[in-house]
Amino acid sequence: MTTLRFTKGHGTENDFVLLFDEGGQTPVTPDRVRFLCDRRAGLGADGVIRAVRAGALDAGAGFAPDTWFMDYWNADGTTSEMCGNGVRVFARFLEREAGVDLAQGLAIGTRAGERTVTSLGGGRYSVGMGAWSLDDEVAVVSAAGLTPPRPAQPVDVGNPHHVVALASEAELADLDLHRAPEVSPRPPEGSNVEFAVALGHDEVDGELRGRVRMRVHERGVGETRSCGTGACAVALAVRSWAGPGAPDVWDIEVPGGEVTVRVEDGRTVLEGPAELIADGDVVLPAAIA
Ligand SMILES: N[C@@H](CCC[C@H](N)C(=O)O)C(=O)O
Repeated sequence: MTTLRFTKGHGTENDFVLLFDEGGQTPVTPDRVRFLCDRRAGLGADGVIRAVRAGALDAGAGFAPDTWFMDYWNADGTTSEMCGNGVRVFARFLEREAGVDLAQGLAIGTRAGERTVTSLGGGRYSVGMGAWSLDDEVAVVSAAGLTPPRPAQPVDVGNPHHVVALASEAELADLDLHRAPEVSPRPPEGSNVEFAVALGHDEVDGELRGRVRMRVHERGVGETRSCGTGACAVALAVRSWAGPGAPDVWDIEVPGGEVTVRVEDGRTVLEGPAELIADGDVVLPAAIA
C-alpha cells in the first residue's frame, strides 16, 4: 500500500494539494495529479504543488541546488510555468514544514524563473511576479453565454493569458464557463482566459486604486474561484485600456475573495491571503502506487 502525506490549502479559494518532498523522493506523475485533484474519487483540488529542492528535479536546473522549488501541476496532469495563488500557499507551507523565515523575502524557483515571496503577517503574502508583456496582436474569444465574441488582450506574466473586457456585472454573471472559451487564433500552448469588468477607481490614503471584478477559465483546470497570475494579467490589460494616468494599484475581486496587484518598474507584485486547512494521508490506487 502506498500512502502520501498531504496538506490541503487555498489562496482565495484556488485550492491545492501540497506535498513536502525536500529530496525529490516522491515522484509526481500526471496520473497521480489527476487522482489527487479528482473531487469525487480523490481529494479534490485545482492543482498539486510539491515543495522540493531545485537540485532534485530537472526543472530546477537553472537554480542553486538548495533553492526551494514550487513544482506546480494543473488538475489535468499538465505542468504550468507559474501559479500566483500557489506561490503564496507554497510560502505558508514552507514556513510551517521547513521553518523558513519569509519576513525579509525568499527567492524561490518556478518553471517561469525566480519569484520572491514575502510574509506580510496575518497569513498574507506578497509575491514579486516578474516581468510581463502585452502582445500587440489582439485575439478574439468566444464563450457560452457571451454574444457576440469579443476582442481579447494576450498577456504574458510567465504563463499565458487572454483578457476580455465585459460591459457589465450582469454580462460577467451570465457567462457559462463549464465549457472552455475558444481563443482565435488558437495559442499553441493553450491559454488561461479572464473576463473582467472595470468598477472604477478612487483615491485611498493618497494612492489611486482601481477596482475590477473578474472570472477565469484556467488552462488545464476549468473555471476556478481565483487565479493570481490571471489577476495580474487583468490589472495589466485594464490599466493599458485606461491609458495615461491609470492607477498602478488594482484591487481585483474574484469569486473566492480579493487580491491586490501593484505595477512597479515593469513588474507586478501580487498580494493576498494563503490558508492551510487540513493534513492527512491518502492511499494511492494500486494502478498509480
Ligand atoms: N491558478 C494559478 C494559475 C495556474 C496555472 C494555469 N492554470 C496555467 O496553466 O497556466 C494562479 O493563481 O496563477
